[in-house]
Amino acid sequence: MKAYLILEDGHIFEGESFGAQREIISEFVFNTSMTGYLEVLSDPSYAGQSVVMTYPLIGNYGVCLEDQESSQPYIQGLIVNELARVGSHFRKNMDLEEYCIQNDIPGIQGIDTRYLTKMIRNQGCMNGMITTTYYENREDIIEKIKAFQVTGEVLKTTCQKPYTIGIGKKKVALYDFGAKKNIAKELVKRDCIVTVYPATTSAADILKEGYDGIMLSNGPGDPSECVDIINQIKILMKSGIPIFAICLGHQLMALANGFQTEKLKYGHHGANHPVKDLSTGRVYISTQNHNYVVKDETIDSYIAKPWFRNVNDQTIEGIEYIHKNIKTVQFHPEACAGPLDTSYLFDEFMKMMEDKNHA
Ligand SMILES: NC(=O)CC[C@H](N)C(=O)O
Repeated sequence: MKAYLILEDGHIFEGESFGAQREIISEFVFNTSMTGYLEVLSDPSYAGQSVVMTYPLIGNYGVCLEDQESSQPYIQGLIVNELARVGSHFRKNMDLEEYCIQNDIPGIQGIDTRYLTKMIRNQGCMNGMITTTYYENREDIIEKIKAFQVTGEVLKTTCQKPYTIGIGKKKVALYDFGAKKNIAKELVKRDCIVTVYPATTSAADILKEGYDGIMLSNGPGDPSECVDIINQIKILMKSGIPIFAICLGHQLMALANGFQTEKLKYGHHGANHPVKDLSTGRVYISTQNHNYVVKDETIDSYIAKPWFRNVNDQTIEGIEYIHKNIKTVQFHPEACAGPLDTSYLFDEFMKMMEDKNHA
């Protein structure tokens, strides 16, 4: 069946529908990972967004459900150049198309993803629609597409009640704003008992449990709309308990300290972003998925200092808080999918918990 991708600037692409035949409006971003499409589909930070995969053949190793980053995908739609109808892998549970049907994700293939990506790069991330209906008159549709906003997604993707996983020597609270599963897994691997808390939990409820450390997770949407969570983080950061934060968590910690965030033109979404540790000069390749970034000039040098920078565009990729046991990164040390270069940061968090006077 034919499907259409309509962008807010009026561009229309014709392709072939796969997965769910549902009409969606969302923000469109491109992802440059060559593999890891399941991890992209199941990363809750993509809630409200559709993803254009720049690698031209997607689905060739099928889907292994164990590798999902959340129990259900929140992504809006998937755009590929060519879908591999039959995937091949010894761990495969199903093909990508079946996964999209089961999870109600509309897909479109046969799109010139290179052209579309160049448009997003030039014009910035755009809203669009995926539909199987051909609309002759698109003026009203385009107004609807333009009006779409990614909002309120954290409360849809966070867990409903607290739960605990792992056994071990350190007790960690993971504040879940739409957390990828591999964050908790990395902690459990390092002998942590991890209690995952909904984003609506108060700081007091977390602090009364006497944790060795607190993790702030990734998550969808504009960080500046998470006003209630930012207020709770202001309390958590005064407790002296070591805190490590990833992506949305990193942005929320910055906002809790009075710094500002802004939207990038087309964000960083991929598994090949170089980041530089400013204290050693060493560059690591990282997995990234973010549209927003902490505004460099708003970081108060009495409170914090830049820790990592993106080598491509020099944007802030990590912040160290002075005389505090707080470190935050914009990229994903838990990888999934992507390189494990920065998984050592979880070891650093373990060290922070072992030596609480480390700061
Ligand atoms: N992966 C994330 O946590 C993304 C953070 C935020 N939603 C952004 O787009 O920048």
